[in-house]
Amino acid sequence: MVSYDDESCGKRQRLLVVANRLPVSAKRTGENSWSLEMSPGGLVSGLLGVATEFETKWVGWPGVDVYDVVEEKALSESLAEIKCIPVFFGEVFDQYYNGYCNGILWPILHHLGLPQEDHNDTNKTFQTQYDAYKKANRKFRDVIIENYEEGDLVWIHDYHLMFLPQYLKEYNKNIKVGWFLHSPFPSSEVFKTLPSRSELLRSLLTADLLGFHTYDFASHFVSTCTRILGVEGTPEGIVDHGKVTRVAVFPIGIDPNRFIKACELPEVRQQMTELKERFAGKKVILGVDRLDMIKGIPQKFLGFEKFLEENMDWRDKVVLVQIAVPTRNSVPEYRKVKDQVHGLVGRINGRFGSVSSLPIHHLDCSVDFNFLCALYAIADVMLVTSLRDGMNLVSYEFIACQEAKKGVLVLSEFAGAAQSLGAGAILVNPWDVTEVSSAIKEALNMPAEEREKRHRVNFQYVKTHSAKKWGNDFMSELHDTFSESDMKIKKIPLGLPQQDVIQRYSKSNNRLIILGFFGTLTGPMNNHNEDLDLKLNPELKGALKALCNDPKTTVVVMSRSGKNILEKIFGEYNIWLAAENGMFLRDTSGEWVTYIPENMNLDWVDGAKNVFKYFTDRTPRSFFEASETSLVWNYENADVEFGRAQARDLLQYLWAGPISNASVDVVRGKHSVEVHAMSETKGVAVGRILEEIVRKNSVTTPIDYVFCSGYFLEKDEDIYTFFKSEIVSSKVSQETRSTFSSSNHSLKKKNFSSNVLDLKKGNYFSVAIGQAHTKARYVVDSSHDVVDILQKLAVVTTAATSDSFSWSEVYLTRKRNADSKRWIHCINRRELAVGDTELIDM
Ligand SMILES: O=P(O)(O)OC[C@H]1O[C@H](O[C@H]2O[C@H](CO)[C@@H](O)[C@H](O)[C@H]2O)[C@H](O)[C@@H](O)[C@@H]1O
Ligand SMILES: O=c1ccn([C@@H]2O[C@H](COP(=O)(O)OP(=O)(O)O)[C@@H](O)[C@H]2O)c(=O)[nH]1
Repeated sequence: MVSYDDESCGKRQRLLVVANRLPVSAKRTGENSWSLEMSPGGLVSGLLGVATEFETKWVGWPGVDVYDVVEEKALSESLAEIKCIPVFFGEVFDQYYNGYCNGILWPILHHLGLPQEDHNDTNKTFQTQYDAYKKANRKFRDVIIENYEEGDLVWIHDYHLMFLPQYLKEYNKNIKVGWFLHSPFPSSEVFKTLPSRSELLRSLLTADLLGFHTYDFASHFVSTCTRILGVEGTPEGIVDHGKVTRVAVFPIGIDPNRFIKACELPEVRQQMTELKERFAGKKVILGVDRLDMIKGIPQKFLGFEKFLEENMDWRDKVVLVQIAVPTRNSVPEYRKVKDQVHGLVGRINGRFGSVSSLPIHHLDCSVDFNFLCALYAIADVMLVTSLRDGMNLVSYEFIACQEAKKGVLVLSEFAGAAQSLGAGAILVNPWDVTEVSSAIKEALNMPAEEREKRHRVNFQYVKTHSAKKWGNDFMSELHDTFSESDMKIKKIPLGLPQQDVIQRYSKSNNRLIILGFFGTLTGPMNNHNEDLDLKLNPELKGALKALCNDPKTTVVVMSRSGKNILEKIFGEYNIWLAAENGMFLRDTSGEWVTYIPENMNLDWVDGAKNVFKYFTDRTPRSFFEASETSLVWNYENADVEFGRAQARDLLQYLWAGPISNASVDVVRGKHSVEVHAMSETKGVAVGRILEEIVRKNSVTTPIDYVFCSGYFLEKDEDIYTFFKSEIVSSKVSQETRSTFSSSNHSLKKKNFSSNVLDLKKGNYFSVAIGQAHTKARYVVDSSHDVVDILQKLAVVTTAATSDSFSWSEVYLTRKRNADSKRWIHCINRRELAVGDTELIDM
């Protein structure tokens, strides 16, 4: 985790959290006096759990309209005490919040389509509401600017503030802006209907980081941008004219301890006792939702009605308690849904109730926190039937309160929470009344042992994926994104300076060559008739052998592939092999050493393997590799469009099943999906490997030359910066060096003193293959270029180590590359001497 402390002055990183709603809402208690209460809704609950690592201020609407300057001042002062800064909207509020936000954007985001435009009411046209929306976003901008200090991070929340990133960047392009969407993002087909679609998307793309709850929502967003704006969607995010907007997934959580502790309070225990007495002899099904059409309350009641119809024996043994928290009452659609819900409650209670008992207890109100916890704790079943929901924190809160009871969560598959809690819940399609009814029955009859098992899985998830983690993950990514984009602006990677690479190689005494395997040494695999077995590029064999046999050169192949594959291919070479990103290391003697952490959980592997096999069978020319701790599905040779679609489905299957609660890294490569037990990155592993090399080779002269190249995934690109910092760090004093970078990787690095690594002459070449954006210093177009340079290095090595070297061997392997042929031809003629490379015509 990144530390945000500025050590030099002891200050914490300042953070402005900007959301439509402040965590508290003001209630007028008298003239110029206010009481402040916690605002309802999951966004506020989530944000309350965000870490205290930051010096945080909140910017948002205080929940009341204030039209008088004196009143505004009084309220602002009360809010300032709790670090809240109000935004007052005046007359714009109705058209902004009820109109554009909740009448237009909310239904679109939840796949409900646009409402009918009312041209007779000029206040209700899309245009007037859109203008109000922009005006409200400008009001936010003004308040932020007033309170902004250089270096502040600005974290914007939700669909209310989609123009804010653009407005802030227009004011000052250096403001660090992240934006997170709490609701779902719809498919492009739905978003396309929005008249202002392009402007909204363009504004979002000015942010540095965009976050979503689930992979689905993020990928909908990317494909919407691709289709509507014609920008490029990459695994990193969206690329538009060279600017990268990072898009990533951050599933929100709750503060589980707040709920766990509340359930132990005497007053909550008392409320629990009273509730149990009140519902003695009955099972309690609980629903807690804002009274919003997306929450599927009517569908819930219809499912429950069907259950009562079909299960007579349960009629007087079960009760559904529904807390329907009032919300957005000024939006007509919300009033309609309220009427609909009331109609259904009347009908069902009329049909199945008696003088002494009613099947549905429906409350049109919010409840206080303690009572809510008591309800969660005594419920036997939690019923969530959202038609679409960003996350649904109510499901998390229920699980946190169920340590004693271990009740069952019945959860809509259309809630974001289904991705995270799907393993322990009974998932339902809320539109299928019969399925909801059956799920209720299954939940009520579920044996204790199974309830316990399901609860355990979900409880573990809720405990570990807290709101605090969510906040930290987002902030950490924002921080990194910004430093990366800083780097990108400052330095666009250059083409490889071959001559320099060779000259420096020839002049150094202890060289390290680190190479990726797939896509680096295998060569491009574009030929559809090619054998799919991974093979070493035949053009490399001679060169690699020469390099590996040079006592002044150590060659390491670092791959996500497993031991068996690497061994099969490189068994005959005098080479170091780091399989599964360094979890297995084989030195030149051929012995493997394992670095798998003892507590690594690999329970997910078998289930995931089945999913990989299923998709491999159904995607011609795709294949998958399984190793001890990881699985890689590759569709480079399949039809790319089909492969991509299959990859999306495969990920859904994985998230919904085998890996839903597992500690894994999921990496979506250009043509691959990889699942790895949470492990080190290549950048971290390389430190350890370096130590081993130094130990094993009893290094006496420092490594004075590093060449590192690969077709690496973004997260593994820290391997490039590992050595890069060594160059920088050799320029700074030892003391400064220990605080040089805050990342874990560099902390490991500081152990390497200059008698192990000595790259100060710039003898470090990090070379990415075919990546537009990379942390490497240099970029080459394809693995052919890597082959080419390795062959040239091999020539130098061979010339230096052998008197009777046959140039024709190397020459034969380089038939395809005209430049190289010319170069080798030239060597033949001139009888190259070591150190002579600068004279060669490249
Ligand atoms: O502020 P309101 O208009 O009263 O609405 C309350 C909040 O509703 C939405 O909440 C979403 O955020 C939750 C946390 O991420 C998520 O679990 C849930 O699925 C979403 O519906 C809305 O996005 C917030 O802005 C509102 O504050
Ligand atoms: O009377 C109530 C009942 C519930 N909640 C809270 O409202 C939030 C609902 O969040 P969720 O993510 O489930 O949905 P949202 O309402 O944000 O769409 C949860 O944190 C609940 O604890 C509340 O504030 N008052």
